Amino acid sequence: MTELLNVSGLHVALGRGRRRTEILHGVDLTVAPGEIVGLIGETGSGKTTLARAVLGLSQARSGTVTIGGHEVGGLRGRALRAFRRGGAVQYVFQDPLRSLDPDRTVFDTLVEGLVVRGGHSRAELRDAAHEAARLVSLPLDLLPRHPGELSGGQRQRVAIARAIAVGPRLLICDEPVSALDASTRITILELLLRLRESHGIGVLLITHDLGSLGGVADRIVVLYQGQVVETGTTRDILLAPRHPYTRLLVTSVPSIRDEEPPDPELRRALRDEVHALATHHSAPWSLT
Ligand SMILES: Nc1ncnc2c1ncn2[C@@H]1O[C@H](COP(=O)(O)OP(=O)(O)OP(=O)(O)O)[C@@H](O)[C@H]1O
Repeated sequence: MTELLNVSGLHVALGRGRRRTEILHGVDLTVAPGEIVGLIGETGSGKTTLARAVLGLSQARSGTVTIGGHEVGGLRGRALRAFRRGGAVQYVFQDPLRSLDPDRTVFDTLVEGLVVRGGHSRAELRDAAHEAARLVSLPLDLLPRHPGELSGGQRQRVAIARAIAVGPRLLICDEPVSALDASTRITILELLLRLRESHGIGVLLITHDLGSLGGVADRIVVLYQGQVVETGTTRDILLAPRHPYTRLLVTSVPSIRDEEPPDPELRRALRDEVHALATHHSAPWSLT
């Protein structure tokens, strides 16, 4: 299948002067059209840095990022602005309260991408807002409200609908459900599944909660200290993890069927193994 997103050998360094540190060490990752890829990694592993590089916001030291075959890593100035205005990649944040303008109604939020592009009549904007709301099962009577008057789940629906309204090919969702309660989480994840079916959108689903990827992601990419240490189908990663870090993650996923809590001895042994591998960083220790 032709890749939608192709990240190849990506090295990214952040910080200035002597504090400049390499955060991503040769990351490879692909997302095909209509595919949901989970990107999992602990805090500070480089997930957001990777997402920013895909959006053209972090410059690569080396390596490439292509979307639909077009290189985005080297875009600057006007070309970068045109790429971002084009809307091929949209970003959905963990906390929609911070990403949604509190003074903007839901209606205005849903059509803001179209307004920026210009050339749409009032009737076209109304139809687009209704279509976007319908797509995410948002009642139309919420359109005149402001984000502060919505529930967390409704706000996340607005954020996703706003992203979809500009016709993206790739949606990057950064911890989209971690601030939500369990049942709302499920409805938002089901929404992503529906959107990839109906629109063929590729989704990069960033999380540090492996449990939320089961039943949603087609594949999982495991990031540890800026390196991809394992990639596989969701089933393989959950049922037969190979890398010690992935095995540690899997033993941390609570299951309602578990009668016994995770074995502390096993977790300690895996943690020791991960630390031993990490301290020999130059050794080829990834299992991709
Ligand atoms: N502007 C910056 N300058 C220097 N270092 C940075 C900068 N931004 C992030 N970092 C460092 O890069 C590393 C990766 O950060 P990043 O935000 O990508 O991690 P993450 O996996 O998204 O973490 P989290 O799950 O907590 O959001 C961290 O060690 C962080 O301190």
